[in-house]
This record gives sequence, structure tokens and C-alpha cells, in this order.
Amino acid sequence: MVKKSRVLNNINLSISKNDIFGLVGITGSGKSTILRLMNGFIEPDCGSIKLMGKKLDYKTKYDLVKHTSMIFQNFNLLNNLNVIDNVILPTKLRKGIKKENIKKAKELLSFVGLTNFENANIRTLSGGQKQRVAIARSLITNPKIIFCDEPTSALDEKMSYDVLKLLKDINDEFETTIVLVSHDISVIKALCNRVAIIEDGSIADVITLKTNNLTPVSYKEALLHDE
Ligand SMILES: Nc1ncnc2c1ncn2[C@@H]1O[C@H](COP(=O)(O)OP(=O)(O)OP(=O)(O)O)[C@@H](O)[C@H]1O
Repeated sequence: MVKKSRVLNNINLSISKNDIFGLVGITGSGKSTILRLMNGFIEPDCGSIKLMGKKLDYKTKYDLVKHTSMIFQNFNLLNNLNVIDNVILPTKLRKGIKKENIKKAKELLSFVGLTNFENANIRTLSGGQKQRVAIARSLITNPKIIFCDEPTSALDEKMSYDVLKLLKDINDEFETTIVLVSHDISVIKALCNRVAIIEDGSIADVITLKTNNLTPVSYKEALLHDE
């Protein structure tokens, strides 16, 4: 018999519509597990989760989770598909007219700064470009919430800034709620309006942050103050 170990304790968290909410903590503290519970990837052994005001369970999961999307540290793109086919991939599982999906994918590629990259091979892109393709893919289904697991951890400073700025623009423009896991406090300070500090599977604190316009200068300052 497999012995279960307790990963999270007493998690009580409320995230508001249009928040950019951070979960920060050291490796193994439980951030990703909280995110995976919120997006329905895993189920809690006890307690309950509400998504967009409705209890997330096996009956509601399909209808709720389709209003969310996910961005990963390692992009999770399919190398055997070109850029636009990666972007429209989520629509293949849903109803919709192919021509309209392609039109929308092109608009999203332009929004993320990748006009003319439609037919590019994924392998030829930089990390920052790959993450921007993943962000375009995450937007194709008009999500109300985007879950981001360490979205900038594989990127250098400039690419990280570009991705964070894009997430901020998405939050501003589409009023998408963003939940972002990071071990990097400077990423959280640059982007989030609230943050939960996770320690040993528990919430040590929830802090409201001062929100500024995200600019290359403000991001640099967040990085410097973190040193
Ligand atoms: N599927 C699983 N089965 C058993 N234990 C797990 C599982 N997934 C994670 N854990 C354990 O839960 C704890 C929290 O892991 P989690 O990945 O949530 O942490 P994290 O803060 O996101 O760390 P990281 O930044 O390294 O991903 C760790 O001790 C991990 O070993």
C-alpha cells in the first residue's frame, strides 16, 4: 500500500477577479501543488475549492476549467507543429469554426509580438518567443483565469521582462485574473498586487503589494532590491 504524506495544511485563500496573485516560496514549499488544485489537475483529500464562485468537483470540473488556461516554465509546446498550429491546438478540442480560430490566432500572435512567425518551426525560437507562443495559445480560448507556473524561470532578464509585461497587459486589457507561482520575489514584486507566502505547505502570510506600472526601469529596481 502507498503511504500518503501530507503536502499542504490549512490552506485558506481567496483570490479576487482581476487580481494578479502571486504564490511565492522556496522549492518544495507547495506552491505548484496549490496551483494544480486550483486548476483541477489534482483533487484535494479534504477541503474544497471554488473556481469563479462555484465548487470545483468532478461534476463541475469540465465547465469551470474550460474558462482557465495554463502557462508552464518549459512552455509545453509541440515541436512537431508550427507556431500557429500550437496556438490553435486548444480549439481543436472545442466547437468552433477553423477559419475564425486561425484569424484569432493570427491576432493573438500579433498581440504577443510575433507577427509573421505563424509558420515558424518551434525549435528555431528563443525561450522568450516560445513563452510568447504559449501565452498566445493560453489566450485562444478567452480564459477568465490564467495559471502560470514559474513562467520566467527558464528565461534571461530581458525575456523575463517581456513575458511579465505581456501578462500585465493581458490583465489590463482582457481583465484576466492571473495566478502566478514563482520562487523569485522580484518577479512577484514587479507584477502582483497580492501575494501569499508559502512555507512548508502552509500560508505564512498574504500581503497586498504596491502596484506600479511595469517598465524596464521598475523591473530592474525590483531585481536590484532583491539582491
Ligand atoms: N504527486 C506527488 N506525490 C507526492 N508528493 C508530491 C507530489 N507532488 C509534489 N509532492 C511533494 O509536495 C511538496 C510540495 O511540492 P510542490 O511541487 O508543490 O512545491 P513547489 O513549492 O512548487 O516547489 P518547486 O518550485 O520545486 O516546484 C514537495 O515535498 C513534493 O515532494
